[in-house]
Amino acid sequence: MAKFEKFREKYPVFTYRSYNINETAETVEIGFKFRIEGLAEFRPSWTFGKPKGVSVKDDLIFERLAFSLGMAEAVSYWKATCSPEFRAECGELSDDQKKWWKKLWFMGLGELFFVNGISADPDSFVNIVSTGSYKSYLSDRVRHPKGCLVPIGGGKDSALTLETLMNSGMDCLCYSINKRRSISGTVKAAGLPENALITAHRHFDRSLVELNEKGFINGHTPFSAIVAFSAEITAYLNGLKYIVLSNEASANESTVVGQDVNHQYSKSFEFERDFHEYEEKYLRTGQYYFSFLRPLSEFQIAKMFVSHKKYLPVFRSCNLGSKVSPDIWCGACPKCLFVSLILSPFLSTEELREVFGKDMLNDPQMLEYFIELIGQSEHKPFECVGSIDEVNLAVSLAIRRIEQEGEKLPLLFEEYKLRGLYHPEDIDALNKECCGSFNEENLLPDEFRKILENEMERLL
Ligand SMILES: CC(=O)N[C@H]1[C@@H](OP(=O)(O)OP(=O)(O)OC[C@H]2O[C@@H](n3ccc(=O)[nH]c3=O)[C@H](O)[C@@H]2O)O[C@H](CO)[C@@H](O)[C@@H]1O[C@H](C)C(=O)N[C@@H](C)C(=O)N[C@@H](CCC(=O)O)C(=O)O
Ligand SMILES: Nc1ncnc2c1ncn2[C@@H]1O[C@H](COP(=O)(O)OP(=O)(O)OP(=O)(O)O)[C@@H](O)[C@H]1O
Repeated sequence: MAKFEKFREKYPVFTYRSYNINETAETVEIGFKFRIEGLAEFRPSWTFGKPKGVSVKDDLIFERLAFSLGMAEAVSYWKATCSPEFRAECGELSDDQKKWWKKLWFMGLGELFFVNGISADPDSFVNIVSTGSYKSYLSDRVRHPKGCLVPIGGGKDSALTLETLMNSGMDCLCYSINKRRSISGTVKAAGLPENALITAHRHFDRSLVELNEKGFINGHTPFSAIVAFSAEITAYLNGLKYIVLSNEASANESTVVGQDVNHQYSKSFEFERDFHEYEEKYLRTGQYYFSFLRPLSEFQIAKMFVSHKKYLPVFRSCNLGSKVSPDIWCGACPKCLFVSLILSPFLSTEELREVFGKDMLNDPQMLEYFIELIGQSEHKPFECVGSIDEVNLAVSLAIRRIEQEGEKLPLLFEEYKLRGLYHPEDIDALNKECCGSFNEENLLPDEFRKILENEMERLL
């Protein structure tokens, strides 16, 4: 019997037992208890800083936020056995909410199901049952939050958002889950003081890693949903209205050609719209979650980003490299290669080498990822990379520039030409189309849209 069926039969129930809120003068800690009945108990927690004088005692909105963050966390532990019943004992969920969570988990675990060869059914993969009291019922308290919270990932996208909003005079505070050098470096490079970065500490229960080692089900989880719910809490504690993400239109593209399996599902517009609706209907914070860069592609972002040279030494987009301290470009993963390719029309070979510490475009080990990134394979790498079309455009522009400068093409670009993929006659039209595109599937409020349009006109 396959793992999925075997574990579901042996461990039929997962329980979200409780969330506990503990306050000190400066912090709010939320502790969760999850249990796979008959197998393991997990106790992850979060610590949020809070401004002086703020209290969440008897605050029903905060209760809902805490419970919801627990729902977003729980899926990481649930996935170990994919138990057919998920029992929420500490909060009430309407049918509509259950549907919402099922959709996030099903879509957000699309890669996990695909990679593990699991054919899960969207209706029956889990049955969410809530047996909790109405601790998290809705209140009609009206709030008037102000200002922006900009979650920073350490990479180019959030750096561009922060820089653009700051330059247009927006009041911004930054948000980070755990500390990372590239994140504090980005905030500093933007000219903000240290206390403009609010860091929440996420304490993941490592006993899950022991289960992974024993062969329980593991794989990608929708991390950006954790960013969304935890940023919602940070904005709430600090009285901020806008939660300004930096997810781009390219994140909407499926990772597997012809199938709805997207590594970046919780960075997609579909999730953004769903989350925004959940915020309005069920969190009722008066806050507004949206992505500032949603109208843009990674190509446009890269072109705009390079005009802010001060971020080049500090930014890091590499997920693997983010696990070492201080964070690095690992220089060997698909995301490092993708960033190198998308920047290649705009930075010289020397500048690229300075950013990444190596010349990935001449590395034969990168050939397989390159072939995936240019769409000559069944699927793109399971990583946060841009669309196939924009990678092809970036490569073609870089080849043209290098050839015009009379330099030798790097190995990967030679391969591109050998495969007959280089069509110089199409480049200008494709470039114009890409630079001028503005994806209308977005939730930008008018004042943010104007800022973005002005900046596009200036830099693209
Ligand atoms: C895996 C993950 O999400 N990691 C984020 C986590 O890092 P942490 O150090 O706590 O755990 P890891 O050592 O990475 O994982 C060890 C095992 O634990 C399980 N696990 C961990 C986290 C989690 O949320 N769920 C899990 O099940 C799993 O079994 C692992 O094998 O927190 C950090 C913040 O403090 C994040 O920065 C870590 O994110 C990684 C950089 C990362 O690679 N994240 C990928 C999910 C990723 O692709 N990120 C995308 C976002 C795409 C999305 O939203 O789906 C991106 O960077 O754009
Ligand atoms: N550790 C984190 N803390 C807070 N927000 C985060 C964190 N990691 C990611 N984010 C948010 O999620 C968004 C998507 O992450 P992602 O890594 O794609 O973007 P990035 O780091 O800004 O740029 P890049 O695509 O170059 O890596 C970020 O722009 C940021 O808003």
